[in-house]
Amino acid sequence: MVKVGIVGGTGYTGVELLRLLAQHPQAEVVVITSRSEAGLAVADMYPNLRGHYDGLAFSVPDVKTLGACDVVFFATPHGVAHALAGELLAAGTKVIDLSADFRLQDADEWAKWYGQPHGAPQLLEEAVYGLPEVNREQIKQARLIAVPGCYPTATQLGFLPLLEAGLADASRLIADCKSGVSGAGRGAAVGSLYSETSESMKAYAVKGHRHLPEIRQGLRRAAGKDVGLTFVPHLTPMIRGIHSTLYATVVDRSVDLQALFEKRYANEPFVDVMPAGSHPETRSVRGANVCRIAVHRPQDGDLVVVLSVIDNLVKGASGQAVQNMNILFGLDEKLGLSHAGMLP
Ligand SMILES: NC(=O)C1=CN([C@@H]2O[C@H](COP(=O)(O)OP(=O)(O)OC[C@H]3O[C@@H](n4cnc5c(N)ncnc54)[C@H](OP(=O)(O)O)[C@@H]3O)[C@@H](O)[C@H]2O)C=CC1
Ligand SMILES: CC(=O)N[C@@H](CCC(=O)OP(=O)(O)O)C(=O)O
Repeated sequence: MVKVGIVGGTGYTGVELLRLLAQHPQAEVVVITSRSEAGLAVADMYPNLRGHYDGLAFSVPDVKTLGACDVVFFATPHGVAHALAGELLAAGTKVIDLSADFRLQDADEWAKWYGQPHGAPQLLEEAVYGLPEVNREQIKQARLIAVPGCYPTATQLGFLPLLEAGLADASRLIADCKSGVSGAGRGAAVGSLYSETSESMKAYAVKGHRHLPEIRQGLRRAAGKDVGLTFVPHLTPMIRGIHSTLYATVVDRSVDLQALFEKRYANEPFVDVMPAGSHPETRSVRGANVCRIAVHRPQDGDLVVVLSVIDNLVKGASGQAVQNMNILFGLDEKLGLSHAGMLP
C-alpha cells in the first residue's frame, strides 16, 4: 500500500485527488493538510467523501508527518512546493507537484512568468515533467515530478504527433483554448462569480499567459527546434473542461493524419483518438482521466485542425498526478483511473 500525503486538501485539485484515491486499491491517504480547516474531518467538508475517509481530518502542514509518507502531492498555489519539496526528498519521500513550481526547466524564465524568484533552482535538474505520453521512462526513475498544467496537457497531446513526425510548420502554430471556471481554483474571486461567468465567454491573457512558456518548452522538445506559438485562452460558462482547437500548416499533404495519430497513441491508455470526422465534447471526459482527440483537414487543404478535450481537474491535474504515482511505484498505470466520462 502506498502511503499518501496531500498538501492543500481544500482546493479543487486536492478534493479531486481524494475522490480518485478513494477508489485506488493500492494507495491510502494518511495525511491531508489545510491551514484554514485544520481539525475538520474531511467528510464534514466534502459530503461526497462520506464513508470513504472515516477518521481522516485536515491538519496543518508538518514536514515530519509528511516525511513519513511514501509520496506527497502538492495541490497548492505556486511557491509552496519550492519551500517544502527539498526537505521531503531528503526524508526519502517522493514528491508529485500539481503546481507550476518545477514545470519550467529555466529558473529565470519561471521568475519572469510567475513574478517571483524561483525558490528551489537546485532541484530543477532532477525534476521530471510528468507527461507520461512523453516521459514515461524518466517518470519511473523520478523522485520529483512536475504535473503539467491543464492547457499544456490538452495542447501538447494534440500537437505532438504532427511535430514529432516533422509534418507541421513549427513556426506558425495556433492554440485556441477554452476552459471551464474550475480552472481558476476554489479561491473566492470576482472573476469567478456565477454572475460574471455564466451566459458569457471571453478571451484573456492574449498578450501572454503563464502556460505559454510551458507549452512552448514541450513543443520545442517534440519538434527538435524552436516553435512559434500563439496561445489564446478563453473562459467559458462550464464548470469542468478544456477544449483546445489547434491549427497547424502541414508540409506534406499526402500523409494520412488519422493513421499517424492512431499509431502515435495506440499504446496510450489515456489518449483516445476518435474516428475521422469526430467532434469530441468536453462532457465526454468529465470526471475521466482521458484526452480525447480528433484530427481534421478541412476541404483537404494544408491547414490541420486538431480538437483535443480533457477534464482540467482530471487529465489536466489530479488524474494525471495519480497516473504519475502509478508509474512511479511500478503499479498498473490505470489503477484508480477507470472512470468513464459523464453524459449528460
Ligand atoms: N484548478 C485547476 O483546474 C488546475 C489547477 N492546477 C494547479 O494546482 C494547484 C492547486 O489548484 P487548486 O486546487 O485550484 O487550488 P486552490 O487555490 O483552490 O487551493 C489551494 C490549496 O492550497 C492550500 N494552501 C494555500 N497556500 C498554502 C501554503 N502557503 N502552504 C500550504 N498550503 C497552502 C489551501 O489550503 P489552506 O490555505 O487552508 O492551507 C488549499 O487547500 C495550483 O498550483 C493550480 O495552479 C493545475 C492544473 C489544473
Ligand atoms: C480558467 C483559469 O483561470 N485557468 C487558469 C489556469 C489553470 C491553472 O490552474 O494552471 P496552473 O496549474 O499552471 O496554475 C488560468 O488561466 O490561470
